Amino acid sequence: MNHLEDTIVAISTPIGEGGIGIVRLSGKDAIPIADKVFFSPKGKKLRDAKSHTIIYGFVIDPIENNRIDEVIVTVMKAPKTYTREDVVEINCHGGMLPLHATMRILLREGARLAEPGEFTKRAFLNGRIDLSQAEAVIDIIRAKTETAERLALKQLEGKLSSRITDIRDKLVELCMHIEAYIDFPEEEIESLEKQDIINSIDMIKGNLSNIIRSYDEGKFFREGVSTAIVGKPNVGKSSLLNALLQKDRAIVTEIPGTTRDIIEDYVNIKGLPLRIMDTAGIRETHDLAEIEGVRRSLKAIDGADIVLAVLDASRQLDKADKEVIDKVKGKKTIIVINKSDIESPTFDLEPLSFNLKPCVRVSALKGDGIDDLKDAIYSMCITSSKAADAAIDAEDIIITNIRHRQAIEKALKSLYNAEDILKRNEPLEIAAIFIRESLDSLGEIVGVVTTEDILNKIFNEFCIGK
Ligand SMILES: Nc1nc2c(c(=O)[nH]1)N(C=O)[C@@H](CNc1ccc(C(=O)N[C@@H](CCC(=O)O)C(=O)O)cc1)CN2
Ligand SMILES: Nc1nc2c(ncn2[C@@H]2O[C@H](COP(=O)(O)OP(=O)(O)OP(=O)(O)O)[C@@H](O)[C@H]2O)c(=O)[nH]1
Ligand SMILES: [Mg+2]
Repeated sequence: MNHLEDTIVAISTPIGEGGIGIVRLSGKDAIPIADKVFFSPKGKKLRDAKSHTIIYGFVIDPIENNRIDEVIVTVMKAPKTYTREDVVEINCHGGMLPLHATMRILLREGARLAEPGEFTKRAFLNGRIDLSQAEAVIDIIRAKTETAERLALKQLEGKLSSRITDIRDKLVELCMHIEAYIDFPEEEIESLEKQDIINSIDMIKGNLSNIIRSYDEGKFFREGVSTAIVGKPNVGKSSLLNALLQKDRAIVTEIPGTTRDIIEDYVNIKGLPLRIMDTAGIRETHDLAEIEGVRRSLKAIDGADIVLAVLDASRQLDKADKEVIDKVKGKKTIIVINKSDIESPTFDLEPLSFNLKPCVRVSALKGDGIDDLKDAIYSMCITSSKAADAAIDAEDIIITNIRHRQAIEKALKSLYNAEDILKRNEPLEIAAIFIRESLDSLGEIVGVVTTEDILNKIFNEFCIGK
């Protein structure tokens, strides 16, 4: 499995109808295999083509001896290619038939079906990009907002890699410094010099802590902010979803208990991708489908990053509202007071005042207050003064991936240990071991230290053909 000697093939464009579809090959036999299925009316052969040129012709089935599709073929010779191997891209007409037929014949002629992410995995294994850059490729594909895409592109360009590499270089230097004293035991490390080392470690710790802190917000751009709209039946949750999406996504009726399943969609709030979920109204009920709906609503609250708890301003609060507010106690919550267009003059939040949370008045029906709500959501997620866009321009490092955060946390812990040893005048050898440990943890981010397990986890998330 997964041999670098294999020549791999996949359809790299989405399933379905499209203007053009691409079948991509990579590996040492990519060109000879493609040549077996390629026919040029001018008698050209792919193996004679100059690298990075395009040739017109037909895909043929060499056994049946018939034409499959009219194509143009890009030939890219190693090492200056996406995978650093020979790459051939066959640009077919974008229908499932020509693409599948082309692939089937290539498989028959000796190519192997690529695993998810295997082209990018090869780019990593062959040293064109490091692991954090490979991860950025899938982040670009999945990005839901422009800001998310810019963050991922920055990572693909190697901004995170070079920061991590800089820090690792400094640690190597420190380590060598310390180890010099181990190798020459007659030399005593001077306390002044020791203090220098401790100061350097402190500085690196500060750097790492800053990067870790950026994750709290960075993750929202990569993963989206999971947002649950909850409340008792008929307060206007589905209407609010539709107002935020500006489309008629969920069914709205005047009958309480309309929504049963969770309805999910994305909305872009100032570059922040919100994964927003409309849920069934929470109440006691004997209707089996509704009971299941309520169960899902409660589960959605659990899994959400933030909750929009909706109240109906046209009626007085009741026990059902209080129960809902009770259910969202430990969560980041915005109280949305809906139906502001028909707000009852006696509507009073007082019964909930013990549970102070930010409140926004809206009319989902008229669209009033929706922008205020968006602002409130944004500032609940992004608490730093610096917006992500500004941070990107300022060349700050923002991490978006939990794997990176965990690796940096491990590195930080090792540095605390190293510092501790130095401060307590314990053996320098041990301090050096801890610093080496932090080097390894940081190495996991860029992939200089890695395991088959880590790689599988990362690349299995990719799409086929990437
Ligand atoms: N048709 C097509 N479009 C595509 C891709 C592809 O593979 N094929 N890409 C796939 O994701 C993206 C572009 N990314 C790429 C990244 C590196 C190289 C590459 O050949 N790099 C070489 C040569 C660079 C150069 O000529 O300066 C290298 O780095 O050595 C190609 C595509 C998006 N569009
Ligand atoms: N006047 C007014 N009516 C609204 C507003 N928002 C919703 N409604 C009405 O309230 C009723 C219920 O709206 P829905 O959006 O279906 O309420 P829901 O909370 O999703 O209800 P369930 O799915 O049953 O839990 C509908 O008749 C809506 O037209 C509003 O801002 N103003
Ligand atoms: Mg509803």
